[in-house]
Amino acid sequence: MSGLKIRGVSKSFGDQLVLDQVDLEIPNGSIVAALGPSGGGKTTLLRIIAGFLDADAGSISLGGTSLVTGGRGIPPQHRGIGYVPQEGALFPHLNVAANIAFGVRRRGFDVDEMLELVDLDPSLKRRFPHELSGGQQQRVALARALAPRPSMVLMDEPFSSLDAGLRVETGKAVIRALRAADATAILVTHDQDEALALADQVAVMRDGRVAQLASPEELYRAPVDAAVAGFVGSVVILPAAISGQVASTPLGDISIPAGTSSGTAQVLVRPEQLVLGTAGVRAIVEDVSFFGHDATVRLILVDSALTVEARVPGTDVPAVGDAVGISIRGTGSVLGAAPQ
Ligand SMILES: Nc1ncnc2c1ncn2[C@@H]1O[C@H](COP(=O)(O)OP(=O)(O)OP(=O)(O)O)[C@@H](O)[C@H]1O
Repeated sequence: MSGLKIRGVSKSFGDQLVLDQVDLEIPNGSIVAALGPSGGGKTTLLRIIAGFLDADAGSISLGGTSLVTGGRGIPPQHRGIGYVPQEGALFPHLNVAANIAFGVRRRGFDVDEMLELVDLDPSLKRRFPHELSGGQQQRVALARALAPRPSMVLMDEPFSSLDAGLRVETGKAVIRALRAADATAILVTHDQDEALALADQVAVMRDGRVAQLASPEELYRAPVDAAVAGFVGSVVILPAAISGQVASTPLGDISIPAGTSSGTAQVLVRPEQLVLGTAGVRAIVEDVSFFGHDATVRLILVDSALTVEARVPGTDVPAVGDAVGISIRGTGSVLGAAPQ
């Protein structure tokens, strides 16, 4: 383990509390995505870990070495941390090879090896940053961050300036390079798909705190509350009466994990769990958004007048005004219940 340990880190700017006693532990070699709304404190936390900013309180250690105690810490250059900012990270007057080798004093350092690590052709090494695509620039920035063999890499929305196709491709190449280097990493992102697809764990940051830290599957399946659920996809939230492992809802009985106390609660399922057919709870189709591969369907339940959203395959889309039956596949999760 002994990766990154953050304990009680707080930071205010003037009277604005931006980080409120943040605790976070990241095991060695693990990649964590920090996801959350704008202004949630993600960049501030990254800058404190890197040493560009002092905290007001708290401690941080990396690989057992203390970086910050009582808010203050050792200088950035002694932390063994690589930083990849949003864009414009490369020195424009240096070519790719010089950018990557900048600050590396190791003998036998091989630029070609670094380029291969980030999946770039070594023939690019004499080019200048303006002669590279955005995705290539970000990979060079990562190669430069990895070149001094840091114990940790911090990336602040490194793919946000790239278009959607390039973003996925670059993201995968970057993750492969981080894994090959066995680096522990934090990836700050606004993009839920990026967070779920690339990271081992996702930390949802909200109001200066980590609202939830969980694997992508766990976060999607069992978010701690409705707001966290909404960060990672569309939701169907149903009023429910809980008894044992069954939640009675306007969409019928839904299985839930064991250990939830009986009584009233809110149960969450995802739109793709609603199956439309002839059987099940009666509903009328109110609206359809067709996306080709799939479609979202807004329905009003006949008996309860509740509105819900279903996601159906693009080959099987009902029409507005159709009467359908809804059944649920899979299990639900109870909001606010401790994850199993
Ligand atoms: N140097 C600073 N001086 C004053 N306020 C700051 C400073 N840096 C950040 N803030 C404020 O702290 C809050 C958190 O900013 P931060 O950049 O950490 O959020 P974020 O979650 O990274 O947001 P985004 O997703 O938009 O990048 C914001 O309200 C911001 O205006």
